[in-house]
Amino acid sequence: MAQHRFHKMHGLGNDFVIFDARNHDLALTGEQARALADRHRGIGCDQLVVMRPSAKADFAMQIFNQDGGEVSACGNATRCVVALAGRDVVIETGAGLLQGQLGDGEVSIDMGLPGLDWDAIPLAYPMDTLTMPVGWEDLTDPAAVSMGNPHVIFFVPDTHAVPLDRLGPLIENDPLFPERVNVNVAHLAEDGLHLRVWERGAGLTLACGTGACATAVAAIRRKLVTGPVAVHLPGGMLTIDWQPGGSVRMAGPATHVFTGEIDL
Ligand SMILES: N[C@@H](CCC[C@H](N)C(=O)O)C(=O)O
Repeated sequence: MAQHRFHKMHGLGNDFVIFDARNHDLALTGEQARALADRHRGIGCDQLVVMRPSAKADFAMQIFNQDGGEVSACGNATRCVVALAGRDVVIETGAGLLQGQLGDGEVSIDMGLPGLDWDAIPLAYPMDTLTMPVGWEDLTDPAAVSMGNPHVIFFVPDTHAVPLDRLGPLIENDPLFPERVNVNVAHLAEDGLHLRVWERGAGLTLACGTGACATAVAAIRRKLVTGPVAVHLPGGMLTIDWQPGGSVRMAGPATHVFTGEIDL
């Protein structure tokens, strides 16, 4: 056992335990990540992140969901690791190399190209990802977008009227999504898009950066909005920009809460 420093951070209330292992070894299993993320028996967080050395970028980022599953992308945590690095950086992720820039009170990230083909999401069988001929109770005709992780997006009259705590897990685990899915419900208002997210492996969160990117891409593809667009989540607001054919840009805050130490 050795003592390891960690940072508790959040992006709009989507919270993380972040280990900076750029200069030392830290082996972490999914089971350990699940125990550390547990809000009753561990430190508590939506995602656990390890910053590691990289041969291709300034550093690499390993991401675990609260359930201990390893995933490729987390938009809010990406802003947090850029803030921790304290300068503009390139980050190696399971979703490719992402560029992060420190701005005035916020961090912006080039999140790369969205995946729009059915097998990029992935879905279990071919279909149009812009208007999918499927539904779960009142949630129908969604769009699907990959931001390196799978998202399904439902445009609804009022996000607050959707029982996402009940329908979220049902849709997350539907066989249509062989790698499970993050479930987004959004409505359009005068000040932009309003979004609630049921995250794969973490449940309802106060914000999801990749969810905001995927939802903005789906809304722009459907010509509901043009970029840049404000995306309002329960924890606050992100600005997302995308022009068809290009990469997605996300800008928003990254907040440091405290630094601690734990035996691992
Ligand atoms: N909170 C994240 C997304 C984290 C991963 C997601 N739950 C998945 O399983 O793909 C974000 O800010 O993007």
